[in-house]
Amino acid sequence: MATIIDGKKLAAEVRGRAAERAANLMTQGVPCGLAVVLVGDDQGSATYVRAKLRDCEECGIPSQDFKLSEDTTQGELMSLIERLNADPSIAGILVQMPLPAHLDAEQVVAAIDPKKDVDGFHPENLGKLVRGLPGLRPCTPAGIMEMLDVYGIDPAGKNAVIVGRSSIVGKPMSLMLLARNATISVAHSHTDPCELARICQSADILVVACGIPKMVKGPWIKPGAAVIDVGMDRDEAGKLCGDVDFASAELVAGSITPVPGGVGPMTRAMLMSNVCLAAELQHPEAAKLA
Ligand SMILES: Nc1nc(=O)c2c([nH]1)NC[C@@H]1CN(c3ccc(C(=O)N[C@@H](CCC(=O)O)C(=O)O)cc3)C=[N+]21
Repeated sequence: MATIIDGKKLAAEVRGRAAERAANLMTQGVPCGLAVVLVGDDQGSATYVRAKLRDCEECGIPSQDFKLSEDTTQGELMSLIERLNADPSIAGILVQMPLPAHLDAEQVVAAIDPKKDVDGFHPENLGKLVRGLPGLRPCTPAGIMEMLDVYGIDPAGKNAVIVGRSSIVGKPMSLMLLARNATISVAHSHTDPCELARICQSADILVVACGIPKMVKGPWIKPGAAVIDVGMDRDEAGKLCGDVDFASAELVAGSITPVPGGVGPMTRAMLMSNVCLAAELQHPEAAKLA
């Protein structure tokens, strides 16, 4: 039976470190505020945003919550971003995705000050990731790297397969595993479905972020592999589940993340770390003292 990678427990530890870091910064007069912007009234998004605001409270990170109506214009959203960029009390800006269809998310992300981009979605930060330079990294893949490290899973020389090529998970995940010397393969919606099982079976580290409930089954998994499930899906019964069929996968995998309690809590915890890093980037003199 696989070792269960306890994202909930690890996330609490990461939040603890972020709380200390934020306290240290604020002692030196460096503000660590997080602005969370939510446009529209999607219930799922509202739930995630509430969770993020709770995390801030636990870490002693001051948060400001901006709820904009569904019919917010691009101009209104862009002015809010500009105002938050200029506000010295705000260290980090998070615009909850997805945005309503009439808004241009690409333009919004590009407008965020790269030093305040706690999601790590800005082209400058993604460029730094490509170049292997330090910078703000997307929270989900950053949390996954942390889980691998804590559980002693070294990507160097291993075969890593990433299922999904989104800009927020699959692509940055591939680059982070590559930076740690894994051999990477990225499968996606155009991958020959007959080949998919075989590709997954080659993985020592398998990261699944495709949004299809329970797509990856036990027989797709190499015995002993580390299986990381990024899915946030609903099964036939409407119950929260991942992209991996946990029941059959845990019989084959060496280690595996559950849903809930795996990647999700770590994603939120890394956001807290990123707020501290953002504050430090804006106040390098304080970071040196820390
Ligand atoms: N700008 C932006 N940044 C994001 O990081 C971002 C986003 N937009 N839009 C949506 C996705 C999704 N996401 C999740 C984070 C944590 C959980 C999480 O904590 N899940 C819990 C369960 C939650 C539940 O019970 O519903 C768990 O896995 O244990 C889920 C989903 C962040 N996202």
